[in-house]
Amino acid sequence: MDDKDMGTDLKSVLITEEEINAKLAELAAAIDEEYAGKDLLIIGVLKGAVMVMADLARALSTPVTMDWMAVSSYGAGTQSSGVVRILKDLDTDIKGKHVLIVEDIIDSGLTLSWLLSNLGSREPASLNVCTLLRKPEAAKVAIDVKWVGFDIPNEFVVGYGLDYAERYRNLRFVGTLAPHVYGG
Ligand SMILES: O=P(O)(O)OC[C@H]1O[C@H](OP(=O)(O)OP(=O)(O)O)[C@H](O)[C@@H]1O
Ligand SMILES: Nc1nc2[nH]cnc2c(=O)[nH]1
Ligand SMILES: [Mg+2]
Repeated sequence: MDDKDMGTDLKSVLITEEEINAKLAELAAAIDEEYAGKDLLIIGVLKGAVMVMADLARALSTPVTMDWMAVSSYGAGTQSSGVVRILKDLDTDIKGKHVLIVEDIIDSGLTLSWLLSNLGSREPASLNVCTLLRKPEAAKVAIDVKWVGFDIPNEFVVGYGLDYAERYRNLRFVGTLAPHVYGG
């Protein structure tokens, strides 16, 4: 799908496909520089980070291995449930490895702060975070995010991996939802 297929469910395009690609190239260059000569394991947080993982991994020159973790902190709507649980753990032991967590979005920061403490306790050689999007709420939580693509306003966004009730993940851009979709 592209922005010609916005239909009536989307209010606006916040970040275009071209802007996403340019930003990922920028982030990849910085990540390549940081991990030059090192083995890097990138960990995607399912399901939202699937698109960022796929495109960021291909933008990198550094050889990487990939693993996935699924955690849950949200219900089917737009509100945080406040509870994080592991739905799928890593397949690999990260002890002694250089690890980069890849996220689509940091909102309350709850998912990430929990992940950082969980993965940190497994004794990786290093642990960093790259997120495509960050909302203002995240600034209130003391989490160290090394690479951020875009700081965005406090609106519910969909597309490029991000869903509303599991829909819209396959949009090539990031957009905001029309209020009628979520009963607003
Ligand atoms: O900073 P927070 O307030 O914790 O929110 C961010 C998290 O919420 C979303 O995932 P979600 O749990 O909705 O699952 P999904 O990735 O499968 O869509 C998003 O992909 C982040 O992982
Ligand atoms: N789809 C989506 N998931 C989120 N999780 C936390 N914030 C958001 C958001 O704005 N959109
Ligand atoms: Mg997610």
